[in-house]
Amino acid sequence: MNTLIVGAGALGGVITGRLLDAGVEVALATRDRTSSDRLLTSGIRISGVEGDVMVDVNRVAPLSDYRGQSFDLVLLATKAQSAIELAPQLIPLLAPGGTLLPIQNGGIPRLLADEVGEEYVLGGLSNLGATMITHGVYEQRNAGHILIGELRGGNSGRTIAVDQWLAQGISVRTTCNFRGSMWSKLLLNCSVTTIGAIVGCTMREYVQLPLGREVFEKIYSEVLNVVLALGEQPETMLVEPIPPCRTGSGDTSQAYEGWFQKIVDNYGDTKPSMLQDFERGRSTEIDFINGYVVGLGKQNGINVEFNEVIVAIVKAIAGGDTRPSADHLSAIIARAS
Ligand SMILES: NC(=O)C1=CN([C@@H]2O[C@H](COP(=O)(O)OP(=O)(O)OC[C@H]3O[C@@H](n4cnc5c(N)ncnc54)[C@H](OP(=O)(O)O)[C@@H]3O)[C@@H](O)[C@H]2O)C=CC1
Ligand SMILES: CC(C)(CO)C(=O)C(=O)O
Repeated sequence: MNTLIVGAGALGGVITGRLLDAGVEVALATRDRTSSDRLLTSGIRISGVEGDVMVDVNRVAPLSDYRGQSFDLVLLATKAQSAIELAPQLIPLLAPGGTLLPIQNGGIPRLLADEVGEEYVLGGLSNLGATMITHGVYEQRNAGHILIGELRGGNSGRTIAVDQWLAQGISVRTTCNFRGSMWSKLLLNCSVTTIGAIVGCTMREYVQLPLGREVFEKIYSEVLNVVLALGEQPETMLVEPIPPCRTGSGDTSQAYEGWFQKIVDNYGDTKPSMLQDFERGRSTEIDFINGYVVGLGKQNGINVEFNEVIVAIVKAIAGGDTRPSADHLSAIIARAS
């Protein structure tokens, strides 16, 4: 399966490195020649969960150099904004019957399918947490996997083929309810990723702070209200999307505690991708995460006040008006009440 991975950031780097290390030949596309030249010299180094890797990258070039070539699989590992811009340029790179596999957070696979046609797009998302330390040097932060499935639901030949191909080097799972998985991931991104970014640490660290857990519960619960009001059926991924005995915030029953700990154990040690964006001075994906939910909540008359505050704080940090800090936790509780 002739494969092109677009984007040599945290996830693109880890996925490419692990596939090459397993002997799976893939090509890598960077934004520009400076980045591809650097990778040609440095190769890819991965440390962390799932073992260390040091591998040469022979097929790496700026995306524009691949014009005229054709690939059976294009795995799109850029941020959401770039994915939307790039998708139309990637379709001509697909061989007949070829697949575009986006793995961004938020509702990106659906947006791309609407833009370029569902026949080209296989739904993808990442439960794998990765950090780019510097160009060519990556850390895998959890034992996560890439989840793939048809946007319309059900199974398909291409889901099976892509799964078998990628599973040679990385952990992959398939789902017949990709839409439900997308919502479950969004629940986690709105809470685990965004709150971690605002505070400037991992989830495991922020839930130990005063108000950390309360803010998590408020945000998660508001997003869940929107998801359920829309009639969506969030799917169990590593954790159940609907907490047991959903009795509201402050629940300390054993079942709830077990559910909460499972989230911390699976996602609590990953450095949030949005925090990496702040640190690199990059634009964030907030409009596709909490911002997306706020829009849907408002359209449907559902209270999303805590998420609105979260969006405002992320925009203030991104705009340089404030910095990630634990102080935002009390501001969220105070301003939303
Ligand atoms: N990192 C993580 O742990 C997780 C990330 N995700 C999601 O995965 C997606 C990717 O995240 P992540 O890997 O962290 O992001 P990064 O910002 O680390 O990587 C994105 C890469 O895409 C490259 N890129 C941007 N535009 C182009 C272009 N036109 N052509 C080629 N390459 C381009 C960037 O290059 P340049 O550096 O030149 O801008 C960068 O290397 C996001 O949607 C994120 O939310 C989901 C789960 C976990
Ligand atoms: C893995 C997780 C949930 C961690 O925040 C994530 O998706 C991200 O950082 O983008």
